[in-house]
Amino acid sequence: MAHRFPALSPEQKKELSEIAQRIVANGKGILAADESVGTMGNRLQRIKVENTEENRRQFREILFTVDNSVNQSIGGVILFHETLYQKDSQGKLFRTILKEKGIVVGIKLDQGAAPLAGTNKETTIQGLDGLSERCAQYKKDGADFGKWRAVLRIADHCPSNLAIQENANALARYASICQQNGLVPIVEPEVIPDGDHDLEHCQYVSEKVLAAVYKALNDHHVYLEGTLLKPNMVTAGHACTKKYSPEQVAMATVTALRRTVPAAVPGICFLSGGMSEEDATLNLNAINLCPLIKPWKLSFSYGRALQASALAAWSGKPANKKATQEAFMKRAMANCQAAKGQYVHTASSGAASSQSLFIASYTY
Ligand SMILES: O=P(O)(O)OC[C@H]1O[C@](O)(COP(=O)(O)O)[C@@H](O)[C@@H]1O
Repeated sequence: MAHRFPALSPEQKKELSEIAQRIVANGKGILAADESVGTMGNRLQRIKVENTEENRRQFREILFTVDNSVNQSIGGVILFHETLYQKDSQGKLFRTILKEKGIVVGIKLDQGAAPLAGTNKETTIQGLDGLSERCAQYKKDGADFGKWRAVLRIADHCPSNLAIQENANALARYASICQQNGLVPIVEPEVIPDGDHDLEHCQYVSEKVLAAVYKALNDHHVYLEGTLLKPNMVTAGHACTKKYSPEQVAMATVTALRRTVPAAVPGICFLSGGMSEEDATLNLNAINLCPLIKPWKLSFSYGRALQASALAAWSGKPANKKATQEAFMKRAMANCQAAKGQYVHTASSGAASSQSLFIASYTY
């Protein structure tokens, strides 16, 4: 039966699919600089810098004013509400600086987790009320894509069917509202790496979660060509004693994605989930070299794995601007190569980039 109530016009579809494709063109990925105030506080605490609006602004100014050639590896930047309206020290809006580099501006739209009563500490994500109005305003203010992170955990009786269905439905409702307002939705169902489960169990759970998400997106008439997926890579739990190679992670990840993510989705941009910077790059590279047919662009949308070395280099001191930008650029370029399966690990990759960035129960 023909679809009698089209959700989007051909023009709207064209705009959405063009935005999505631009973000992941030629090995480009996303800088996730959308840490909420609390999350940014954790990052700044590690380098002993106070979590003030001015310090958050200063660090982000350094990232966004990096050399224009960053646009070869970064196609989009996700901002937090505060950052969308912040300016550099010359008074220029960050969003203008990014757009002038040809980078697509995105905005975090979820508003934090709320407990699902009667479950083993599972959550759903808030932010659907008033979302359409917020999206319309953000579109006017220069954003072209949105992000919504749902959190699923692996434990006793987790993720429950309730958590899977509830989060899938919220992601689909969010995606539909984004598209109605001209924003490409980044759909992020993160299975967090807490636990001692093995790779196979993470694959099983990731498949269940992704299958539910794509069923919900279909139910909500979401136009898949105008979306991007931001999933976890399939990895063993952080406390698992068995270690797996990047090739094993890649095979499990691509297998799970092939079983659940339609080919119409233009790009899959992984989150880094507490992996070290170097592991996040090596795993992405192995994913792109995995000998299975992969109908989507496979790229990155990293927060910690793009910023950890840069934050350490900065340490809150303006004099460290150059070193900070170099550290950020190095990771951006490495991940761009990995998104094309062309990354070569060298001894100069640095000790800092091999440090785990894991934070327990990353569910703020
Ligand atoms: O907890 P918050 O503030 O929503 O932030 C979650 C962070 O997780 C991400 O979704 C993924 O980040 P990582 O790559 O560090 O796992 C980021 O976009 C975001 O900054």
